[in-house]
Amino acid sequence: MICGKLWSTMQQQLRHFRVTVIGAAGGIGQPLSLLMKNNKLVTELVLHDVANVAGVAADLSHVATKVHVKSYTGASQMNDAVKCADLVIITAGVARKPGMTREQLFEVNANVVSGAIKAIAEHASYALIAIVTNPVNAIVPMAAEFLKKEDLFDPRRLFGVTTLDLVRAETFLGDFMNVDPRKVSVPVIGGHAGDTILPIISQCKPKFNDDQECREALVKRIQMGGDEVVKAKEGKGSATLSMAFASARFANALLLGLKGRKAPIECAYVYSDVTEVSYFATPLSFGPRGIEKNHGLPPLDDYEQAGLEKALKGLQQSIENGINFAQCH
Ligand SMILES: NC(=O)c1ccc[n+]([C@@H]2O[C@H](COP(=O)([O-])OP(=O)(O)OC[C@H]3O[C@@H](n4cnc5c(N)ncnc54)[C@H](O)[C@@H]3O)[C@@H](O)[C@H]2O)c1
Ligand SMILES: O=C(O)C[C@H](O)C(=O)O
Repeated sequence: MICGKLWSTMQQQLRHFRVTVIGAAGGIGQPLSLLMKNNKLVTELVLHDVANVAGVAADLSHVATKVHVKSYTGASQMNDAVKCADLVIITAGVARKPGMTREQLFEVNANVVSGAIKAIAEHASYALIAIVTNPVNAIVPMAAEFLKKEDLFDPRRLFGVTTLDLVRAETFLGDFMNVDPRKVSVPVIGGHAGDTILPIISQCKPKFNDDQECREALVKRIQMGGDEVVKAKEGKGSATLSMAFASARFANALLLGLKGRKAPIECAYVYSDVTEVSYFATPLSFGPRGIEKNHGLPPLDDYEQAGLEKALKGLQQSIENGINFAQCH
């Protein structure tokens, strides 16, 4: 006789995952879909876009992995695209041009993401939802409000993807300290825009030993990493390849958790009671139901504490914008 616990562990080990990428024909969507096609935890990869995505699916379907690829196009096929998904990654929406802030994308992207959220609520209510679309700081609270309206909001399952801030912090600190970025670990908490991005360099491993001037320059570069790419692309969009790398890393951690395997701790922007604002990124552990543990604030020194005060003000405003949008629609 197999006991209940052993049986459920075996079931978990055998689980196959259906991952849907919304915005799959886009700058992030395409390379992210390629990385998911190469992920051993994925069995079915579903691509959705308002633009023609059948070509991307045909192309990916020739990649020699066991992942089965499907595609759906347009608003009328959104429901089919998300149906029974275990994980939906939303990359649909408009990207910044030089001189724009992420907040300026809110109106148009809120409409795009709310369409996806309504479909998920109806057809994939147990899915984990990872939102890449900007402005993450406002879009995630908005998405939560739409889910609350359907009585389907589960704070363990909704994520704003901030992994690119971690990836940048690891890269810039690694380069500076002459260490392989893959060996650098540094929490980046708060949100995903300017001052709300808080790299906690006091907790960096290996230890950062340089002076305050160097530390402040690194913090600024991490906070403004997005602008660096937007400027260099000269009007042709924002970070896509590094973001695909980052969101695939985050998705892999979520899938490992779903599978009941040990998943790496990642920071993400989630519903939170860690600070006085209701959404905040901190280090998280994942399990079969999404967030298993929120590790809360890492220790902060005085400089980081001052940064936190500033970040909270910016976040509060964005959270209100997101909630107000959902309440009026
Ligand atoms: N969280 C982060 O760290 C991060 C990093 C980089 C970019 N972003 C954001 O990700 C978003 C996408 O960036 P991108 O460079 O891939 O843009 P993109 O314009 O290259 O691609 C967006 C895709 O979304 C599709 N789309 C638009 N409306 C849709 C809808 N209603 N349903 C389905 N698909 C729809 C478009 O057809 C397009 O293919 C932007 O909002 C950008 O600011 C976030
Ligand atoms: O900067 C942007 O607009 C895209 C993204 O949020 C980034 O950080 O690269």
